[in-house]
Amino acid sequence: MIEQVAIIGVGLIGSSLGLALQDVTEVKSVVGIDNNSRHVQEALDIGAIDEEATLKEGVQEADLVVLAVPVGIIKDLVIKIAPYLNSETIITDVGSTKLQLVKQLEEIVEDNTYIGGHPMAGSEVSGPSGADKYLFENAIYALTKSNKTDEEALAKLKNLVKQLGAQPLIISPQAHDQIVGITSHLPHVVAVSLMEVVADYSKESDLLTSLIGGGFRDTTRISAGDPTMWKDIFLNNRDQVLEGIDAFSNNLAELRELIASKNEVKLKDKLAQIKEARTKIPMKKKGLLPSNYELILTLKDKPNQIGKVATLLGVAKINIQDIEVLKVRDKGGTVRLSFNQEEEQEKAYSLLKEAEYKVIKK
Ligand SMILES: NC(=O)c1ccc[n+]([C@@H]2O[C@H](COP(=O)([O-])OP(=O)(O)OC[C@H]3O[C@@H](n4cnc5c(N)ncnc54)[C@H](O)[C@@H]3O)[C@@H](O)[C@H]2O)c1
Ligand SMILES: O=C(O)C(=O)C[C@]1(C(=O)O)C=C[C@@H](O)C=C1
Repeated sequence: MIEQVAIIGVGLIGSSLGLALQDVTEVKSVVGIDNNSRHVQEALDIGAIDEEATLKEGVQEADLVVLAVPVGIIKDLVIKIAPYLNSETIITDVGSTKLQLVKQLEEIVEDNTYIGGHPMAGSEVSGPSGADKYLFENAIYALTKSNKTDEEALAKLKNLVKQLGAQPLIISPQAHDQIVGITSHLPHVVAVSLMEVVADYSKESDLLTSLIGGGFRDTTRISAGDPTMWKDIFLNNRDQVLEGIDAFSNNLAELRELIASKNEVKLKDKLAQIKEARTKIPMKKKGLLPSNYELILTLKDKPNQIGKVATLLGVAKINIQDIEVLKVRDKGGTVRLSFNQEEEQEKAYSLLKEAEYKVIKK
């Protein structure tokens, strides 16, 4: 049984985990350790942890120790806590890369069980202020398996992950890093690079920011992520990230060539192929893509417009899973509504159309 949990690093992921653990019946207490006292206080205030602890106290009593700090400092912290661990304690982390960590940590904590973890859910916000109790709901949660993995500990952790509402995915550290190198780390590289190009152009023209639209927002949101966290991820999964950048650069060069040579047929073919590939990616799993069933709604610039929509759908017992105001223009607003189920999306669409809202399905 996992009754006592110690979370080292009560930032976005650590505090989200702490909040979610409050609803897991077998867990009786969650203590938090962080070198940022403001974060500790915030985590206490939002109820993500029951109490603060020192590294020594926290891990001595714990059945499970979760490291939720940037990847680059996990190893040193595990070296620090190793002398205090009791032999039954399971150690895990939530770091975004796995291969190097699993190799290093399995050696450091020989007498204990280390299982690498990575919830495929997060955001560009850091610290406990961005914590979300439901962050892991339906998210894929990778747990690593190597030839040293203790099956009993893995089963315990898998069970806990399920109780968080997430979907455990048992995977080798190698396969994990190869995949997220392409699905998570490369998109971040691209977003950063794109953002830099736009930022450079915006120095030359004030008008640039007036003409910025949804495409920019969709493709660059993640570039606002924490620099330390992403520096560590890129360096820890260096080979995969470099491979991704090379593939991306080649692809970009091909696209450039089709545009430069005005090759209408091939350009359109390529765009059609990519459109099809994008449509085929399953959107339902949070871990794969965070959008579920969505409607994009344009509202007038008047008070209580969102309230009216929420009431209309609420009366019809349609649960809005998420609302996001897309900052596309100053006056009026475009709002993205997400639903968990297709039927809810359909029903909401019909109701909003009937009420003469400007609405499109995504
Ligand atoms: N943000 C995401 O989208 C996301 C998603 C999945 C996994 N991850 C991984 O989760 C981990 C944490 O990311 P986050 O987004 O929660 O970052 P965060 O910056 O919000 O939180 C990190 C916390 O660790 C604390 N910390 C730093 N050094 C410390 C030390 N030496 N001792 C104790 N505490 C220390 C910080 O004060 C902070 O509270 C990273 O390894 C990241 O790769 C992040
Ligand atoms: O949605 C986001 O903000 C994220 O970038 C989260 C995201 C990702 O999906 O790539 C980023 C890194 C983490 O390791 C896991 C999740």
